[in-house]
Amino acid sequence: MTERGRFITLEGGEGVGKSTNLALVVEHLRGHGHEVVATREPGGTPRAEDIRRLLLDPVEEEPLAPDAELLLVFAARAQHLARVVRPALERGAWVVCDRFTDATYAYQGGGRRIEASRIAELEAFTQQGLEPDLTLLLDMPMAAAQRRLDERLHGQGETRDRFERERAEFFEAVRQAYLARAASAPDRMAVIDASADLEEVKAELLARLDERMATWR
Ligand SMILES: Nc1ncnc2c1ncn2[C@@H]1O[C@H](COP(=O)(O)OP(=O)(O)OP(=O)(O)O)[C@@H](O)[C@H]1O
Ligand SMILES: Cc1cn([C@H]2C[C@H](O)[C@@H](COP(=O)(O)O)O2)c(=O)[nH]c1=O
Repeated sequence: MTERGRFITLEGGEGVGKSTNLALVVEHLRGHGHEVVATREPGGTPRAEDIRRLLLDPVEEEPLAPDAELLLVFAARAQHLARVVRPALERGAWVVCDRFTDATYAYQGGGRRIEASRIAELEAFTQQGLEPDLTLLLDMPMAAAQRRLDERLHGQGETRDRFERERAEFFEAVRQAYLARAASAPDRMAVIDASADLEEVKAELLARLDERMATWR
C-alpha cells in the first residue's frame, strides 16, 4: 500500500514572505525525491480560484458580511481538498500549501472576531480530521511586512486587495491570533522570524523542516 504523503502549510500575515519561501520548501522536498504539489488557499482549483476572486475583490457597494466570508473560505477549502489535496496525499505526494485553516482562525477569528468554536465546527465538517503535519508560521511586525508588501505591489503595478486594504489593528489582531495558535500547537507549528535577511530566514526554515522530517522517517 502507498504511504500517505505529508501535508505542509506556510502561514503568516500579508507580505511576510510566504510565496518566496514556499518555492524554497518545494525545491528542498523535490531534492529529497518526493513528488510535491504546490498549492494555495483560498484557491488551488479553477472553482476555488473563482471563490478566491470573490473574497479578494474590494467591491465597495456591497461589503461582504463576516459570516459570508467565512463560509466562502470553507467552500473554497472543501473544493480544494476534494480535487487536489486529498488525491495528492493518497497517491503519496507531498502537498505544500500557502495558507490553510490557521489563516481562518487568524483572519476570520482574530481579524473579524468570529468565535473560534464556530470556525472549529466548519473545520470538523470540512476536513474530517485532516490537518497539516507541519505548519511553518512566518512572523514579523506588521509595519515592516506592510513596507515589503508596498514595495512588491508598487514594483508589479498591482493594487491592494480587499484584505490588504484593512487597518493596522486588523493586521495586529491577525498576527496575535496566529501566535496564539502556534503556542497552543507547538508540535505542529514552528514559528520563524521572518524579519531577518532572506538568507537567514531560508536557513531557519530549512532547519525546522529537516528537524521535523527526521521524526517522520
Ligand atoms: N526576508 C526577506 N527580506 C526582505 N524581503 C523579503 C524577504 N522575504 C520576502 N521578501 C520580499 O517581500 C515581498 C513580499 O514577499 P512575498 O510575496 O513572498 O510575501 P507573501 O507573504 O507571500 O505575501 P502575500 O501575503 O501577498 O501572499 C516580496 O517582494 C519579496 O521579494
Ligand atoms: C486561507 C485564508 C486566506 N484568507 C485571506 C488572507 C489573505 O489576505 C488572502 C489570500 O491572499 P494571499 O495572497 O495569500 O495573501 O485571503 C483568509 O482570510 N482566510 C483564510 O482561511
